Amino acid sequence: MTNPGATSGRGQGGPAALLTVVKLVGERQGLRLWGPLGFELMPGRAVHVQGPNGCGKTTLLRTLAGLRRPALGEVCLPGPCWFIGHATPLAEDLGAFANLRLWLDLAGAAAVADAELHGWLQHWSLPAERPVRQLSAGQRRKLALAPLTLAPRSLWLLDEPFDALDHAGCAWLAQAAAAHLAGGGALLLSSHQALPTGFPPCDAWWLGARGARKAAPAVAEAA
Ligand SMILES: Nc1ncnc2c1ncn2[C@@H]1O[C@H](COP(=O)(O)OP(=O)(O)OP(=O)(O)O)[C@@H](O)[C@H]1O
Repeated sequence: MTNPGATSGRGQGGPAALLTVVKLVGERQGLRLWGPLGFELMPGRAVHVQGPNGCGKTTLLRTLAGLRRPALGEVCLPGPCWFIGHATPLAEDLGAFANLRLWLDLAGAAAVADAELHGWLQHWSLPAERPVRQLSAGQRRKLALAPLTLAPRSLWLLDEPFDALDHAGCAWLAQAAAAHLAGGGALLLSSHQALPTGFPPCDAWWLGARGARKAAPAVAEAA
């Protein structure tokens, strides 16, 4: 990584890419949103995808996570990733603990002890049993982000992860991201907001109809 325009052609022997994208094109209803994109995301690297409403950031992240078929091109994920969308589906009548337990079990992380889940909920003062439909937007966001550190995976795909998150939550995510990258992980996130203080440096990409390029200030794009 991180040339958003082309793959590197990296040879054997170096660290393996955690995400490889080849000639990827995203469309909605026959109209091109972005692409063709080609890049490799290497361990320790982070990308911040930016662009105006509707340019296709969510579509890109969902495509990278394998939740949406690309119009053209290929995505290669050598291992499982965490995709945390901005509209995280929760079992609304279940409590936070039951949601987390279910989520981790389905994701193959049944070995994570109940005590760790309770520890997480207590850390954020989240009620374990109350139906999650009664939680605030920020509480739901903290719940959605829990698997990142409870059951680590080497690639994080985060769609607007700072939405509704308070200062303490943003600081936690910054610290968790720094540790993740230092440990050889990688991440790609979308956000309209500036990254919070302490968040590790990211390559900034601007997503648009001609593909992706290093981000210019939003005002320059709009002009
Ligand atoms: N299920 C859908 N069916 C048809 N079109 C869709 C669907 N979901 C999104 N779109 C369209 O695809 C385009 C890209 O949407 P997407 O959600 O990927 O954009 P975004 O960059 O994430 O936007 P935002 O910044 O508002 O979150 C938009 O024009 C949107 O209207």
